[in-house]
Amino acid sequence: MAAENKNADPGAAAVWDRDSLANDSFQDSFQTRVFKIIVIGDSNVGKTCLTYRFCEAKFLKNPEATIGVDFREKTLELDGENIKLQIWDTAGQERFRKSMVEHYYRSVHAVIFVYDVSNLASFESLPEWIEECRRHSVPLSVPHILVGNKCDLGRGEVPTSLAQRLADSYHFPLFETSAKDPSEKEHVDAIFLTLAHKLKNHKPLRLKQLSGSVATPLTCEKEEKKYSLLEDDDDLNAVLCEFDAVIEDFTSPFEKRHFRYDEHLKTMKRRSSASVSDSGISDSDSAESLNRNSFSFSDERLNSPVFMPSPTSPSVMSPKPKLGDTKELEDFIADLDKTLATAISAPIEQNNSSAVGSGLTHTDHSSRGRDRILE
Ligand SMILES: Nc1nc2c(ncn2[C@@H]2O[C@H](COP(=O)(O)OP(=O)(O)OP(=O)(O)O)[C@@H](O)[C@H]2O)c(=O)[nH]1
Repeated sequence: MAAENKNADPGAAAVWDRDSLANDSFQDSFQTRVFKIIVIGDSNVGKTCLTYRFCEAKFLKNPEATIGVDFREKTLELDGENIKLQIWDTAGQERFRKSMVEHYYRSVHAVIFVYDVSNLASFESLPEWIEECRRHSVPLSVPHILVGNKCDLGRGEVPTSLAQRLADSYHFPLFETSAKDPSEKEHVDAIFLTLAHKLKNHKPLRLKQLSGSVATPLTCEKEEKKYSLLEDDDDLNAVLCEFDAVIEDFTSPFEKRHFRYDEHLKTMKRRSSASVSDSGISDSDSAESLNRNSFSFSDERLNSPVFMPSPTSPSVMSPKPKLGDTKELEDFIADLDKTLATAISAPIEQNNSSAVGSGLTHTDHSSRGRDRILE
């Protein structure tokens, strides 16, 4: 069914967009935001068929049980912006999940819980799936939706009213559909498009999302009231926004950068002391999150006007920054200033030939293909 890629590192998913620089144009890569959506639920509920229906516009006949995870991607243009949905179709069978589970939930931007409307047990399992999400620290503020699949078989086992009650109790939107019924194709598309629209209105996610509890809220009003995550994490969010802004700028094409790093640093300093201690995220978690995204400031130097490391350059391996560690950013900016000063006299060709991404953790995922990860 899918190409096997035993060496693939699913944790590297968050850097695909940058890795794809090798294949795509500079501009396109940075203009497409990538969102990771996981699809979870019992085995046999139709997770693979639903994602296939959306990505390939067909019903997949005779799907095999998913082992580990299947990836599919679909790029949409919404209001003139490219949004890439990276859909992780996860295995429902416990024996095919094993240690993959950690990877499923890492840096996730949205979660789709699927049950089978003709199978009550699959519906009754939902609280366990939701609990698993919680255990893996998926922020409540990322969009979660419930999808009842196989409506073509009738809703005898799980009436809409029952499903709606559960959905309401979690404040998740509910969709009922069928991956099989061709007349439901547009409905399946609409489910993913709804998510895409919500995700699109996010600020760029990278670090914020990786931190595990400070994603921009995409929830309905009720949900925000219930959890008010953002209010609690406001300072932390502000700090991460500054990180985000610096990185965003530093990863844009040279001529488009604004280089206002000092301003970001000042705001960060103002907010960071209040935020990190209250965040509930330990430094080590945060540092790990940063590592997960394979981001380091040293990597970013690859994009600097004059820094051209060899693939084995030790600086590519230099220490990762920790959340809220303004000293890291300070050093980085000081370093950057020096680099920029040098750049003024550097030949312009060097600016254009910087090997962005070449030192990043690289996995040979095809952004067009579909890889299956096996343990
Ligand atoms: N009638 C009907 N059958 C469906 C529908 N969607 C999927 N199926 C069937 O349900 C079975 C399981 O589908 P999958 O998509 O492989 O289920 P899954 O949830 O991905 O299963 P795992 O990979 O084991 O987790 C297959 O026989 C599909 O043909 C649907 O909308 N209607």
